[in-house]
Amino acid sequence: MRLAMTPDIDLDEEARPPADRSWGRKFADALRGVKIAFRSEINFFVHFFVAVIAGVAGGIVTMTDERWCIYILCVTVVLAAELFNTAIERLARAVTREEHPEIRDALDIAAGAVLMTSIGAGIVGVLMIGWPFVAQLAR
Ligand SMILES: Nc1ncnc2c1ncn2[C@@H]1O[C@H](COP(=O)(O)OP(=O)(O)OP(=O)(O)O)[C@@H](O)[C@H]1O
Repeated sequence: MRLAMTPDIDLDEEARPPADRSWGRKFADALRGVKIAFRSEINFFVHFFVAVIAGVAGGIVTMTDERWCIYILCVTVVLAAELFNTAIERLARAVTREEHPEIRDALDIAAGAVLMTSIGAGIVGVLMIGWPFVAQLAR
C-alpha cells in the first residue's frame, strides 16, 4: 500500500527501537503508551474517574464475582477504545496537520468507537450498579 501523502516524520535510525526487543522492553513501551494517554488525554482521565466512581458504588452494593468481571470488562473495553483513539489522533497529526477529508473520517470513526463503547458501558453500569445503588439508598 502506498501513502497518498508524504508523512512529515524524521526517520532517524537511532530513534527506532531495536528489532529484537526483550519482553521487558515491550512491556515498558506499552506502559509508556498508557502513561502518555493518561497524562495528555483528559477524556482518558474522565473515563478512568467515572470507572472509579462506578467501582466504589459497586463495592457499596456488594456485587457478585460475575458482576465484577462484567464491570472490569466494560472498563477495559472503554479505556482500550480511548487508547486506540489517542493512537489514531497522534498518527493523524504525524502524517499531516492540514485538513484532509479521510483523516477527518478516520478521527471521527475512532471517536465513534469510543462513543459506542462508552454508551454500552454506561447502560451496563446503570443496570448493574446504578439501579441497585439507588434501590439500596431508598431502603
Ligand atoms: N487533519 C484533519 N483534517 C480534517 N479534519 C480533522 C483533522 N484533524 C482533526 N479533524 C477533525 O477535528 C476533530 C477533532 O480532532 P482531534 O480528534 O485531533 O481533536 P481532539 O480535541 O484531540 O479530540 P478528542 O476530544 O476526541 O481527543 C476530528 O474528529 C475531525 O473531525
